[in-house]
Amino acid sequence: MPPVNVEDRYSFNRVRNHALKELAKLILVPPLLLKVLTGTTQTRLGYWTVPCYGLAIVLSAYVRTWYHDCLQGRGAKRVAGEKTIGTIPRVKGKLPGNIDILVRLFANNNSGYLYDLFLELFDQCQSTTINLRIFGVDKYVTIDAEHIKYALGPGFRHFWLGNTKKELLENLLGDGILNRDGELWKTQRAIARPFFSNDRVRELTLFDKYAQRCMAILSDLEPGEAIDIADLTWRFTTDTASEFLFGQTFDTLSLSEVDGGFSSFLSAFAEIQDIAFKRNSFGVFWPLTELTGDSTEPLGNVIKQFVDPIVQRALDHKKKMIETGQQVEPEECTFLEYLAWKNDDVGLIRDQLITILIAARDTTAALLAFTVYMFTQHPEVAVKARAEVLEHVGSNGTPGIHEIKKLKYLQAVLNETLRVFTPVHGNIRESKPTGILLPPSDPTYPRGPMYLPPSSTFIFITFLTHRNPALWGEDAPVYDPERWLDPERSRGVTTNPAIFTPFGAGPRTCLGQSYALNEASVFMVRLLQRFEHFTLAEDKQLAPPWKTKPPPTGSSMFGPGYPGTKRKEVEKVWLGNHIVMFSKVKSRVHCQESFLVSDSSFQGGIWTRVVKASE
Ligand code: HEM
Repeated sequence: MPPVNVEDRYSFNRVRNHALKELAKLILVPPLLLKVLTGTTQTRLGYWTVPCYGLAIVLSAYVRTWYHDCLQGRGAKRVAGEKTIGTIPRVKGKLPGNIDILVRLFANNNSGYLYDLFLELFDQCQSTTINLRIFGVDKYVTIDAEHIKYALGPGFRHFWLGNTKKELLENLLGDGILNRDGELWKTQRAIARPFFSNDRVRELTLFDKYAQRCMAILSDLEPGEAIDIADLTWRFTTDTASEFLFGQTFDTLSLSEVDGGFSSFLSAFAEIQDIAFKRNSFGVFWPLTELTGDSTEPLGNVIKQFVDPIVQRALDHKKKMIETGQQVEPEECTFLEYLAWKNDDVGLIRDQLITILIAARDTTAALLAFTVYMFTQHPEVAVKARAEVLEHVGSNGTPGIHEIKKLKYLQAVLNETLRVFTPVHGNIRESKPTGILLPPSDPTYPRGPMYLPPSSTFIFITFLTHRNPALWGEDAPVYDPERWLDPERSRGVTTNPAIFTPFGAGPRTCLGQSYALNEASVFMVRLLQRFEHFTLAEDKQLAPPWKTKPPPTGSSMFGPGYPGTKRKEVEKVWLGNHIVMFSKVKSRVHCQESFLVSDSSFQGGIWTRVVKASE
C-alpha cells in the first residue's frame, strides 16, 4: 500500500485558514489598500470612508474578474492554436456577483421542483454547459451528454475529484475509494474490484433473506395501513450491505435486536452526511460556519469507535490464520476479511468499508423506493411486471440469477426509474491545473469545442441529462419502461450510451452495478409475488407547493414547457436532493421505531399502502 503524502492529510485548521484567507482577499484587502493609498497621499475621506471602502470591495472584485478573464482568454488561445473555439456562456444575473441567481437557486431548492431553475439558465444561455460565476467564482454546470462523457471517460486524466469535495466528508470517507484520487484510488479500486465481480454477486440468497423479511413486515400491516417504503428499502439495503461487507448484519429490520452501538453509529453516519450536504451549499466558505471546530469530528469518532474494534478482530483473526498456515478463500470471505487479508491498516480498512456502505445503501434504497412510487402512479406497470414475475419465477419460487435474467420487463422498469429518478442525481469534478478543450456539445444546443479553464469546478446534473427531450425524444419526462424494449425508441441510448449514466462511466464507474441490480431485482420479485396493488399515502407526503395538473402539451427543446416543468405537473411527491435523491415527507416517523436522526434525515420517505395478491 503506497504511503499517503502527509501534505495531503486533512487538517480542519488548514481548511479554515484557507477560507479565512479567501474572505480576507475579498473584503479586507481592498479597504486596506485604500487606507494605505489615502494615508500616503494624505487624503481625508471623512463621511465617505465607509462608502469608499464598500466601493473598493466592489471595484476590486471587478478588476479581479477582468484579470481572470484576460488570463482565461490567453489560456484559451494557447489551447485552441489554429482552431476556432468558443467560451462557456456565463449566466447573466440582474445583480452584481449574480447574487440574484444564488438567491433563486436556494429558493428553487427550498420550494421548487428539483433543478427547475437550471433549465431556465441553460435556455437563457442556449448552451448545455454554463458558467454560474457567483461572487466572481466560476462554477461550470453541465447537462451535456458529450461533456459528461468526456470528463468521465476520454478526458479522465484532465479531471480529479479535487480537494473541495474531499474536505466535505473527510471525517467519514477518509481514504475510501470515493474520496481519493491518484495512486491511492487506483489501489483501493484494484483491491475492491474482484470482490464485486459478476461471479460473486450472482449469489442472491443474501438479498433474498432480507427481501423475505421485508415482505413479512409488509404482510403484517393492517389493511389500509400505510408504510414508509423508502424507510423499509433503506433498512433492507443497510442489512444486506452490512452482512455483505462486515459479515454481521446491523439488523435494522428488527429493531428490538439492535444494540445501542449500532444506533449511535447509524445516527452519526446519517448526521455526518447531513453536515457535508449543508457545507456544500456554502462553497469554500463552509469552515467559517463551524468556527468552534470541525463539527464532523465527534461524529467521525463515534464511527471509529464502532468500526475499529470490528476491523481489529478481523486483523487478529488473519494473524491466527497465518500462524496456523491457513489461506483466506476470496469466494467465501466477507469484504472485511478480504480487506484485512490485503493490508494491516485499521484506518484504511475502516474508510473503505464505510465508503462502500454509503455507496451501496442509499442509492439502491432510492431506486427501490422510487420504483414503488411509480407503481402507485402507473398501476399498469406493476400489473405487467407482476405477470412477468409469475410467469418466470412463479408465485412462490426463489429468484435466482437465471430467473432474474429472464425478467426483461422488470429490467426495463428499473432502468426507467434510474433514468427518471436518478439516485445519484448530480456529481462533481475539478479540472486539473491546465486548460482543456471540451468536445462539441450534444445536439440540444449545438456548439463547437469550448474552453474549460484550469482548476475549474465542473458540476454535472445527470438527472437533467436523463430527462432531456433532445436526447430521449419528446416524451422524455414520461415514465414509460416500454421505451427500453422498443428498438426504435431505445436507439438513442444504444447508439450513444453516454446519455444514460446512472452508474457513472469510465475508470470510476460504479463497482456495485451488478450487486445493485441483482439486489433490486430480488426485492422486486418478492414484492410482486406477494402484492398486486400500490397506492401513495399522499396525506403523509409533504405536498409539493405547486398544484399538480395534467402536463401541458407541446414543447420545444427547453422552451415553454421545460421537461422538468412538464414532469412537475404530474409529480405527487416533492423531490429533494441530498447526496442521493429523496422525496420529502411531513415528519420522519418510521415503520417501527425511530432511531435515526429523526427530523433532519435526508432520506425522506414514500408512504405507500399495499394490497396483498389474492392467493
Ligand atoms: C442503484 C444503485 C447505485 C447507483 C445509482 C450507483 C451510482 C454510482 C455512481 C454514479 C458512481 C460514480 C461516482 C463518481 O463518478 O464520482 C458510483 C461509484 C461507486 N459505486 Fe455505486 N451506485 C449504486 C450502487 C452501488 C453498490 C450496491 C455498491 C457496492 C456494493 C456501489 C459501489 C460503488 C463504488 C465502490 C464506487 C466508487 C468507484 C470509484 O470511485 O472507483 N454502488 N456509483
